[in-house]
Amino acid sequence: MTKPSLSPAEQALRDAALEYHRSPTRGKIAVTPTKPLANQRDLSLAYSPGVAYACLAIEEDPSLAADYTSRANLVGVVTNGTAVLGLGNIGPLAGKPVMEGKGCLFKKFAGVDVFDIELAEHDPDKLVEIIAAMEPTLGGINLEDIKAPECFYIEKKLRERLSIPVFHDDQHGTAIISSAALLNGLELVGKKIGEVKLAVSGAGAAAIACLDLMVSLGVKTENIFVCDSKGLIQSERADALAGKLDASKQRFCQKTAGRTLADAAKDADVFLGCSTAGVLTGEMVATMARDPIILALANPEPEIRPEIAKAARPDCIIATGRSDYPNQVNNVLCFPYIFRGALDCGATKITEAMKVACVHEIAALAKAETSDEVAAAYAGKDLRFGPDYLIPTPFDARLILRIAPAVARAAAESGVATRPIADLDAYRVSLSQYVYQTGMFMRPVFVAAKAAPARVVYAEGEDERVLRAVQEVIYEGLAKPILIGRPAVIAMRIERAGLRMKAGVDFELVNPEDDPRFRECWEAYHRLQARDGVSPDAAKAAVRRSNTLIASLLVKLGYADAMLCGLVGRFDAHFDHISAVIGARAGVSTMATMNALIMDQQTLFITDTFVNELPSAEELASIALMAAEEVQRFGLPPKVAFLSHSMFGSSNRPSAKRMRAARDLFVARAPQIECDGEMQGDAALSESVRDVRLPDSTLHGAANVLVMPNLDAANILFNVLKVSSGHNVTVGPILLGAAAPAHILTPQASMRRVVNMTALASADVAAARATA
Ligand SMILES: NC(=O)C1=CN([C@@H]2O[C@H](COP(=O)(O)OP(=O)(O)OC[C@H]3O[C@@H](n4cnc5c(N)ncnc54)[C@H](OP(=O)(O)O)[C@@H]3O)[C@@H](O)[C@H]2O)C=CC1
Ligand SMILES: CC(=O)C(=O)O
Ligand SMILES: [Mg+2]
Repeated sequence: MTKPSLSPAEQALRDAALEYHRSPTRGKIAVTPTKPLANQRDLSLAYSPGVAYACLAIEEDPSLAADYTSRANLVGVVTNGTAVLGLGNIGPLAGKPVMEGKGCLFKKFAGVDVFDIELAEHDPDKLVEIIAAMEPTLGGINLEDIKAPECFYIEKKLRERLSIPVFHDDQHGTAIISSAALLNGLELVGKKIGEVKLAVSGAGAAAIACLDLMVSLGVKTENIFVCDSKGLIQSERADALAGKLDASKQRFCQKTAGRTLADAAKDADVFLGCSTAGVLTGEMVATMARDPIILALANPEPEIRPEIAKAARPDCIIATGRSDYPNQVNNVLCFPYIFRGALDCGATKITEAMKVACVHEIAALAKAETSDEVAAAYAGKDLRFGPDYLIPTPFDARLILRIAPAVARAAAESGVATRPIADLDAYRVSLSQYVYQTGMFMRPVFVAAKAAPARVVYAEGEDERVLRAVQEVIYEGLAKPILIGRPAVIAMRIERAGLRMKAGVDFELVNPEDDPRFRECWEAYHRLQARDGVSPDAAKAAVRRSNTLIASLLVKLGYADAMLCGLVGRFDAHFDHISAVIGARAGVSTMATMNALIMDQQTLFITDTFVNELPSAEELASIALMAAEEVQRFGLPPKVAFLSHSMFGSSNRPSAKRMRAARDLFVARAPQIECDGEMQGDAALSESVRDVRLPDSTLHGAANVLVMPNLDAANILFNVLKVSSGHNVTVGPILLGAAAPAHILTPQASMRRVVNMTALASADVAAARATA
């Protein structure tokens, strides 16, 4: 391949890409053990002699390999490097970065483990033998970048021989996504699938599979005109006359006077390109029918750049395989999730029904409201169903939630699921672990909230994150939302975000500039603050100025059950209003905050992250008690550790004594809750570390509530862990001890955090009612 000269932007991309691949570790993927291997005992379980029991169990019942090995979650991404992207036959070694990349995407988007397997073999029969011999290793096979027509034969033979899913992604993944884009595009331009004319460039793996699927969805074969590297495939071409056309091309061979792509493009409604860079020209696009749909999918450089197509025909809708233009038609929208669904139900094949289920889920998702994660990942782009948003974006977290269950259901209906999923709703919930990570953790809270949705008022009702969250809160039935904000602004932002909810129907709207309860609110605030020097005029002004104050007063006056604020401004300012109006609940001397951090291996609750600078032993004990109660809301047994630089009396500094005293007070007040202290951080998380100093510790296993000696320590620990753990999935800050649920979020809070905190507030109301 001749090396094209690179523009400065392309050079910068090349440098960044090479650096990305080289450092800090070489390549993009590694193998990580999932079991501890820390001592002799572990060794004897993991390897000889213990491992023999797993072997014998599988020998007796091979299906147990799904339980005793990682096979059921392991896919082989297999190539021989003959059609790598649009780079062509660059060989298996040069193709390895693509295969490692697929591995990353499988893992990142769907939790599927991958071995990338690059084979130096061209002979189709030998390839079949080699790949088939790997069946014991793998739970599924994703064939990748193997050129046509050999790929059709290889896939067919493997499907016949193997009892695990075999899926040539360039064929079927591409076919699924481009069919979804086609269906949605036709809907937008108001054309019928049975009537449209297709001009196609490419008759390889991707193009042929796209056409086969499109035909099964209603496109008429006689309306399809396909070009390969030799021009239009037609009956008078030498290879056609000599009977040398491969069966895949023969299916689309036309009797026509046309000879070139330009001929095919004339009056075509749709262009499909799965070939190579730049073959479709602006002149050809100009001759297409009204509102042409152009799917130019060659990677990394499409058959035509969108700006050229748009210049020729402003009415066109164009999609490419690239992430730097709208409408990225890329098989990443499908392959992680179709395998997730197939693996989870033990599918022996991927059937047509499973593929069609994917097409419909993907097409439907583009028409659902956009989620916050998507909006954030594509900030500033209008992601509403339309010419520039034909299909969902790869970062749409809902892809897995929709596609995998649809695939599992279709597998069961096709009779290929060896472990059919009985409860698809529960399965859908379990899938959220791959996306939100908080999904499973928040589950009990969501269940409690849904059972008795409370009236939750949002101080920052105009914030787009709040609006998106509220749309989901309504959809999930987690609360009855009350938004504070100017009606015109809220209406405009709802429209802009492409949401469907309506004021007065789905949520209550409180206009801070004109609410009939204004007088009642400022009078109440004046009554509460009269002894703190607040005059009636000052009370009026304060209520006008602060939506957090209005939210607090609505809760206080019984117009709402709970409140959320804090997406803008300083924590302390919000806290002062909540303290003044809602205050601490009876028997609580000081309110406090706790943050939850959800990591791969454990969930930690850290307190007090925002309120008390240097709590006394008494205060620490009461904070710990409130924290432990709240942790139970998540269905977790609290295990409390009082942290210090000191280890069970090893230091007599005041801070060590304070934590020791706090632990004693806590034990006296809540003897039923596991706790210990004062101890260092490692001892809190590791029983073996703790055992060395105190074998009869009253704490077992890892602590999950870390009570820190002061605000700095708590806040610093939380933020350091948040970043260093590589996951910033957090819930909180959770305000403990208020007379009614009131939470102060931080300006960094995502829409998902707002949803979670809404559910928590609602669940807190339900819990308070149950104990009242
Ligand atoms: N966006 C996406 O998600 C995906 C994009 N693709 C892209 O599709 C393209 C094809 O991939 P794949 O099908 O796997 O590869 P194949 O090698 O199987 O097929 C390539 C096809 O392109 C044809 N071709 C080559 N040059 C021309 C030309 N100048 N004019 C017309 N046709 C031409 C070949 O013709 P001939 O038969 O005569 O050799 C062949 O039919 C690649 O660019 C790839 O990156 C693929 C998968 C997914
Ligand atoms: C995306 C892909 O698989 C390809 O271009 O080959
Ligand atoms: Mg590919």
